[in-house]
Amino acid sequence: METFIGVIGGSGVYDMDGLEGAEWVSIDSPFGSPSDAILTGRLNGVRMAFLPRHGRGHVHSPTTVPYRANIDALKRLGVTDVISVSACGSFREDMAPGHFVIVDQFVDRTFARDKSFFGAGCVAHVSVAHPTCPRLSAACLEAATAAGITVHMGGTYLAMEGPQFSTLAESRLYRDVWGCDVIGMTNMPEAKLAREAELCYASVAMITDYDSWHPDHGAVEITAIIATLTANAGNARALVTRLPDLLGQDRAPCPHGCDRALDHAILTAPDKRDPAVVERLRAVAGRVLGG
Ligand SMILES: CSC[C@H]1O[C@H](OP(=O)(O)O)[C@H](O)[C@@H]1O
Ligand SMILES: Nc1ncnc2[nH]cnc12
Repeated sequence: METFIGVIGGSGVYDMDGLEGAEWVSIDSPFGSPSDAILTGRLNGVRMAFLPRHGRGHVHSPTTVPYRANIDALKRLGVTDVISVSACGSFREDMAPGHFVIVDQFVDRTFARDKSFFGAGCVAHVSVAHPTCPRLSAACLEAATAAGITVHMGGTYLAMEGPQFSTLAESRLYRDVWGCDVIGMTNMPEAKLAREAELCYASVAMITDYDSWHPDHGAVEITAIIATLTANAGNARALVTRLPDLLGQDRAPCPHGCDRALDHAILTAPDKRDPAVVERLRAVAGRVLGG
């Protein structure tokens, strides 16, 4: 199978340069319109797609990002591996602004988003015990290290609904009681949907601030976040552009089973499935739904 890398760019990351044959393509999804058109092309011979999560010009809030349409559109294009690049607050002194963290766990506190492709008419339950792909995450670590970025391997990301930042009490709860490492507003349900769509998913957190718990840093200020983001955009670019060589053009099946997540997940009996729902799931679950 051919590797096809999809990059979802978060706040401050709205474009990707250097793609050969670059073209913005609009993809229709039965789950609605994606955040924007998707930039496609090749980097060192490897197929790449770039989708700005909030849309060019930052038009979507964390709540209104069309997560299902975005993942469905990437799957429709043929993407095999998704890398999320996100701005995050830090709960750890040693994960300082400017550092990158390769996230490997999530606590999902979001509540106002569609969280599954499945539901009435076709019910499925996938495991997200290990929500990120170790193979893809290892490639991100190698790329970050080669680019000279200070990077931490592993970390738990608290996904909050937003758009307001946390209160001090919430920040302390997430840090001191729940033991989370970073905080953001967008990686859930994105990671869950990527798993349902049998896509490998890795999350690269760019630390922009210490949230509100840090006695020496006070409240989160969006201006400071933007300044840190701008200063680190080059690092994000350097990381992403190293991935094609690390992953290669020929893709072996995921050793962790991300690309087979639906093998035993669908519970609805074939004769009880709603044909309209099944049709909507054609890209996400066509491999197991057949037809
Ligand atoms: C710019 S601060 C808040 C905003 O930034 C992050 O977005 P993303 O994960 O897409 O980089 C965070 O989750 C909030 O949505
Ligand atoms: N402190 C923070 N909380 C939530 N999302 C963020 N994105 C960047 N910094 C953040």
